[in-house]
Amino acid sequence: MSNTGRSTVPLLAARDLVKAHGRTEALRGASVELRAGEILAVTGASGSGKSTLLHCLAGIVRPDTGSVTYGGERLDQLPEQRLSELRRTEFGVVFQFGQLIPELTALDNVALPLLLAGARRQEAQAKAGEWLERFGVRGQEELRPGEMSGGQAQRAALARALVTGPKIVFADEPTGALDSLASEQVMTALTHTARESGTAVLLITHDAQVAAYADREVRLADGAVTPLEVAA
Ligand SMILES: Nc1ncnc2c1ncn2[C@@H]1O[C@H](COP(=O)(O)OP(=O)(O)OP(=O)(O)O)[C@@H](O)[C@H]1O
Repeated sequence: MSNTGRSTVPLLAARDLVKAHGRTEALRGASVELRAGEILAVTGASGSGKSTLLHCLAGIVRPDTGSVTYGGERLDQLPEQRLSELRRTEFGVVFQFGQLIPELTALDNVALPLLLAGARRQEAQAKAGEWLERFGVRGQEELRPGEMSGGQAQRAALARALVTGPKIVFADEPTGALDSLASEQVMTALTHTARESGTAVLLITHDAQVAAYADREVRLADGAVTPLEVAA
């Protein structure tokens, strides 16, 4: 491990994760660590278990065996209520197709996590506007996701993932549906903002150009992390 001055105590650590979907063993003993503020790319072939790993790390799915530790808490053993509180307050997620709510404007989509956290409408909308601006989605606040380009919608989805000031953003192929220019804009916005706010990012991608934005890369093959893991 290199001595970069960054804390070496992992913020999130998975050990020996095993997870089957029916008869398919998606994870077969995967271990990975994410440090505070670090941008980690998880790469691997289609079907190697990347999304399943992300779901286990984000507390969306429980592993069959193995452990996931976040800030001293065993995520895999937490009651559902505490897990959903953590997901709401400390984690942000963004998927390949953004998953913005189609009926809401960009502004209301980004304001939503703040409203769920108890913010007043006016305050939530003002903050959402600032975050859309940070992600270069200017003048499109009142558009619905279907009226935006794929890149704009993804940047709005990133603003929504980051607006609550999470410790970790989980991004599953966030550029998977974009052309290379939009992809570059999304990755620049994500990595710039994450570095600025000290947010760690777990980034799943099959694209080497996207993985190059990360501080470090690990590769999944057949449900396990290969020894490629070295500090950048
Ligand atoms: N809900 C599910 N039900 C059944 N099998 C599943 C389910 N989710 C994943 N799998 C299987 O588990 C294995 C790992 O899937 P996973 O989506 O984690 O891989 P991945 O590396 O993210 O793939 P991709 O890059 O294609 O998205 C695959 O064989 C997949 O078909």
